[in-house]
Amino acid sequence: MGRLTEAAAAGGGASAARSAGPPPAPLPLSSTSPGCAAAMASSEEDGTNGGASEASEEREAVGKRRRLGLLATIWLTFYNIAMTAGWLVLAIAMVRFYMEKGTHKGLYKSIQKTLKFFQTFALLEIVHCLIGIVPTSVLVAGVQVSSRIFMVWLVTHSIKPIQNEESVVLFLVAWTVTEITRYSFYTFSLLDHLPYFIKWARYNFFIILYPVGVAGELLTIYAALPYVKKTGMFSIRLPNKYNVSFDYYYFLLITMASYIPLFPQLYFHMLRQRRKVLHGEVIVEKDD
Ligand SMILES: CCCCCCCCCCCCC/C=C/C(=O)SCCNC(=O)CCNC(=O)[C@H](O)C(C)(C)COP(=O)(O)OP(=O)(O)OC[C@H]1O[C@@H](n2cnc3c(N)ncnc32)[C@H](O)[C@@H]1OP(=O)(O)O
Repeated sequence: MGRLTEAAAAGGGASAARSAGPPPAPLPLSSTSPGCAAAMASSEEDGTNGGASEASEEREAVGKRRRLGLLATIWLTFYNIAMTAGWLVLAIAMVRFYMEKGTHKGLYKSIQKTLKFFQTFALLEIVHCLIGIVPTSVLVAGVQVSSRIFMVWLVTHSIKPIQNEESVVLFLVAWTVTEITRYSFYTFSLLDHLPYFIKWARYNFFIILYPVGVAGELLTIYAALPYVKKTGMFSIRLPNKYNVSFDYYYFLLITMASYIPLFPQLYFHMLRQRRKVLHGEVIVEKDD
């Protein structure tokens, strides 16, 4: 598989390497931080100190590890609860809208503020990977989050005539169900009380919801093409003083084409995660 898989494998390897080190502090996320790993490595490699100072340094390192672990755990618990609540609010708003109006027309407009807020907040997921408090591959999280941000801000928000397309409902429903499941999975995992049905839902719903969401996104971009071509929005035409040109219409076409190599990689990544988590399979990634 291509670069995404390699990166995911690298993430898994890093995580495995971390867990192969000395026993982690008894906090769910303490072993996932590179900061922790660095602290462990330095206290092991530095053989110049005497017994007493070595012991106190070791205690200090354990304390630091625990503090970092505790802070990360508190932050992630707060983040996941907030995100679960946000997507639940969105789900309730969508159901209520449909029950009251009996149509999807106007749905996007009525929920857009909440959607924009919580989907933009999800940029923190990339930060979580970068600072090492979660072991997800930066590349996998980056593609996932940036494609959502792109859909929210540069497509649906910016191109008003497409907001009432059925395809918008398609990806909104797929995203909402996925995120309620995913964030509640993380929350309960952190609290060490993960009900099996949430774990099952996290690693089964995506089989249908991922293609549904992607279909909704692609159909929405497709619906936007005539408007973008007609208005020339976000495009820069020559001649101009910087001698630069950019055509948003072609950018959208290229983005649609990029789903062809990228989406299967995300999907197969999730299928591998599913085998690992639900069936306990040890996945050995090939170096190619
Ligand atoms: C500029 C334009 C760019 C355009 C690009 C276009 C190309 C795009 C192509 C692809 C488009 C995709 C669009 C997406 C559409 C949809 O979402 S449709 C709806 C269906 N979607 C899904 O089902 C999404 C599935 N994806 C995911 O679940 C994840 O987002 C993931 C990023 C793919 C990562 O999954 P996975 O590798 O399983 O890792 P994690 O779940 O993150 O878990 C790894 C470990 O990390 C822990 N962890 C992660 N986050 C947290 C957290 N917030 N809090 C606590 N813990 C966390 C997690 O518990 C795991 O821990 P361990 O069990 O200890 O390993």
